[in-house]
Amino acid sequence: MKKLFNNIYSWIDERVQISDLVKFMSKKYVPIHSHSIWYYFGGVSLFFFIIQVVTGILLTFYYKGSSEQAYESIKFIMSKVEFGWLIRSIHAWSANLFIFTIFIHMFSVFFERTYRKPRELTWVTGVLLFFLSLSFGFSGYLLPWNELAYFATKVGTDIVGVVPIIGEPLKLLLRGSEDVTGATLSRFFAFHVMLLPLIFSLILFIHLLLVQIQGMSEPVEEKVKGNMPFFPNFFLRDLILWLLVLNILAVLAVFFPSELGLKANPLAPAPAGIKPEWYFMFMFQSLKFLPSKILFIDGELLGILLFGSAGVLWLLVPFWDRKTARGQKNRLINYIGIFAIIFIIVMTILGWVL
Ligand code: HEM
Ligand code: HEM
Repeated sequence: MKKLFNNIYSWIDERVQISDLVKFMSKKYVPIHSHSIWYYFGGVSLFFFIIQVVTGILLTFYYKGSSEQAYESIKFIMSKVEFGWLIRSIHAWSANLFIFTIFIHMFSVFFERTYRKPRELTWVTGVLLFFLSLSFGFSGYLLPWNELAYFATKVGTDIVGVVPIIGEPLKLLLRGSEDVTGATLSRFFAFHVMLLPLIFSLILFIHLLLVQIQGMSEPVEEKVKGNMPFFPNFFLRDLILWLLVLNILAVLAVFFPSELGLKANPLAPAPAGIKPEWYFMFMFQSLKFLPSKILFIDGELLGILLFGSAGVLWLLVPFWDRKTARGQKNRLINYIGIFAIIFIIVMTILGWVL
């Protein structure tokens, strides 16, 4: 058996030199220090994305992206397709865990100031991946074509329409018609399974390539105790963690399976208590708190402009944090990070309890 394996390995190696890749990976080192734990979260995000691709493709075998058939096709997946309910439940739970781990990965690299030279582009591609992940969540949410999804999409796309000049055309582009209709579902389906995976994979490739070329960053304020080879030591630790999160995912998916609810009925009045996914809640709740007019400007519009500007500033952190770039301590970064986390948590909780 071992001989056969060695022969296959040599056959492939003579043609594509995989031993060079193994040599390259074994020359890579991961710094050891008291914050090393944060190096694992990018890998966990990657793992959840792989699960999304695999379960997503399996769902497309039976899912039908039209308003007449979408709800029924999911009912079929859940009741007739062998393990269909499980695949759907894993896809929905893994989507939540994926976004949750990206939040952790993003804030940890922010507090560690990993975005400083030469990793500015790693940060920028990361923030783009974050926005794309939210778009994955938003577009996926409509696909079951149930009551909750329908009205949440209506409210979400209405918010886009508030922005002057570009708002209305953008809303029309997303919806494919004046209202949320079957045309919106077809579009969201195309975004979710074609456009977003394509753009996301391209940017993820650049993100991971940059991490490979530049290696892992060392902390600013702490001495590194030593190094661990990436392959196999760090890689095997990554695998153990993946196994652990796979177990968490399995328990959640089996014991709290996804529900389907009632089929969307565009003519029915919006049911009470329409709520977006938890990762949009902090923005949704903040907009609800704003008065309808602040001085001469519409309150909701002001909120959207503030969130939009915060998003642009977040994307450009490496370019305005000049102090860190010069190698000085910048406490403002800690304050901004802590404020953002508290704001997100408090607004999310208020969104659920109010
Ligand atoms: C799906 C999304 C993402 C995936 C799959 C991903 C994957 C990874 C992986 C595997 C690493 C190397 C290990 C680690 O440091 O954790 C990494 C590093 C990094 N990521 Fe991400 N990432 C994602 C999103 C983000 C986001 C949202 C940001 C920031 C806004 C970001 C910024 C960075 C930075 C700056 C590094 C370098 C860390 C260092 O050298 O210490 N990534 N990413
Ligand atoms: C290539 C990748 C992907 C494919 C082919 C895919 C495919 C699908 C399909 C066919 C559905 C409809 C079935 C259903 O609603 O249960 C769906 C739903 C969904 N997808 Fe994806 N997906 C992919 C990636 C992602 C990613 C990265 C996310 C991350 C946020 C995501 C989040 C969702 C959500 C939240 C739903 C609704 C789940 C529910 O029914 O409650 N998907 N996806």
